[in-house]
Amino acid sequence: MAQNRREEIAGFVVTAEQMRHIEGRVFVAGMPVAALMEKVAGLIVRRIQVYHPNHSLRVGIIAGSGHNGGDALVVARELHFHGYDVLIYRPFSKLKELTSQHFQYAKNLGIPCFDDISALKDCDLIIDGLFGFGLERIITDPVATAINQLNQWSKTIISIDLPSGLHTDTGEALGIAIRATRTFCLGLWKLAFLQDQALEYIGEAELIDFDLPLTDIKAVLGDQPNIRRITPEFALSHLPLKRPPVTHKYKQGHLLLICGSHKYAGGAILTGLGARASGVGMLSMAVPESLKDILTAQLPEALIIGCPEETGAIAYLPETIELSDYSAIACGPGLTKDASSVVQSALNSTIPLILDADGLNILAQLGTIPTLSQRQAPTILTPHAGEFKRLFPDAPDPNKDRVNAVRKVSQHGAIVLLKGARTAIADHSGSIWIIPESTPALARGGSGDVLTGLMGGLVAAASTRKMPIENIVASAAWWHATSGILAAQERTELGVDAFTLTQYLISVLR
Ligand SMILES: NC(=O)C1=CN([C@@H]2O[C@H](COP(=O)(O)OP(=O)(O)OC[C@H]3O[C@@H](n4cnc5c(N)ncnc54)[C@H](O)[C@@H]3O)[C@@H](O)[C@H]2O)[C@H](O)CC1
Ligand SMILES: [K+]
Repeated sequence: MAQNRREEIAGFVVTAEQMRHIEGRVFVAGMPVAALMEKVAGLIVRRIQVYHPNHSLRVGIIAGSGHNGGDALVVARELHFHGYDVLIYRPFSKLKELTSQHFQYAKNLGIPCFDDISALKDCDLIIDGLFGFGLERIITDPVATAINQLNQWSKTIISIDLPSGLHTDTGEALGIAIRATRTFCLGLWKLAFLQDQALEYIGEAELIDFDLPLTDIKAVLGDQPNIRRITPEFALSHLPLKRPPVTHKYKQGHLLLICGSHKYAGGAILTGLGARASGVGMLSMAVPESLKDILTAQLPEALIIGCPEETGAIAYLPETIELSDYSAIACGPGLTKDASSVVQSALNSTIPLILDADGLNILAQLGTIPTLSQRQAPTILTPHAGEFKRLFPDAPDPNKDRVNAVRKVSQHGAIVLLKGARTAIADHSGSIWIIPESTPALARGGSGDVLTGLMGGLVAAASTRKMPIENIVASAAWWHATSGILAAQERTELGVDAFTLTQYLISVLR
């Protein structure tokens, strides 16, 4: 039970409102709020003692007016009983009833309480129980100044549920927010943890499960929640790891890559190497004629098709290429903007198409939405924020609320993978997948080419296995990010050039 509950729980993502509804069901079912607070705070204390076992530490507790503050005050009491040297900073005079009772008891136990944060200046560790998912508006003075002061001290800070000041859903700092060293997210992952702009405040994030019943969670989120964090189990279950005993190269799909130009020969090679790692049965690559030899040398197993070229870019696809012969096409890396006719051909195909890089820029020039409406088969777009804005100028800013941005544009029929520190994927039904772990090491030229090849190979291989294509896209993105993380662990974040990344794709599966 424990393992698969943990996996299932880790896959959910909730808004503040959904969390309130889920917890509301628990209270209506009879669980006293005070009991839940006691249980949660007890779990928090256990984790604090794992990271900070030295009981002579001086711990500063910041207690807000709501139940986040209540959690923090119970933590204060328990750490005090365990012998830690505890101080409390309480900025608000008006407290919720339960929070107020915990404050009274802490005070009567003789724990020093202050209404000025400077009293915590010499603490070794700060516990942030100022705001949780109840934060509704911009933080104003005097609390804003106190938070600014706290951030200046650059102390070790553990935030309860969320770093105080972050909007639970968008991850935006409402005026100002605490920069936590570590954040214990309570019960279920909040949406903020998947928003790029929140990452600098969250620090190391971990989920504290306090046994919310799955029935209550699913009653509010539905059986197929529409935002999911990709867990390793989900991703691996969609990768073609087990080869059926009787298979042949065409059964494992045939991918056509359309990529490369005089200027970007390397992009074609990296895309090919990504496709190789996917295990796709057959790989064909349409590149400018003058790149044929270099590609053949790098990828002897691939069928390299030399195309007529103009100004170093592919001019058009030769008649010999019949697009319906392939199980998927991935088009874009290194094409340059001069290859619009070949992108147009790819868009006119009736098989799954992945567009990346210049393929996306050319789609934007052709007119994204009308062009997508003509597509006869699944289309996957893999933009970074800049390409996203060119493709969908009227969509919400992808750097502000990426989940909302990617959901909005998925109504145009394509599966959209928005790259970033936390890659977000939306399918045309508005379901969202988030890759929760990644590494800055991947923010380098060429790493996107590898993803395109890898994803193309997986989509081609899956087309013979009737799997939802958006699950394949999410698994490919997870595989790519996880390989980057492994490579960064072994070679530091500076050591993950795109070629190296291709060498880690297989080792991650091992
Ligand atoms: N649902 C539960 O009972 C449990 C919640 N847990 C913890 O409690 C918080 C959520 O508690 P809640 O009281 O709803 O909200 P907060 O503690 O985040 O309190 C915010 C508090 O402050 C007021 N407020 C909102 N914005 C501002 C602002 N900009 N300036 C000043 N004051 C503001 C608002 O009125 C609220 O009263 C959750 O995160 C958990 O930590 C328990 O863990 C389980 C039970
Ligand atoms: K907090």
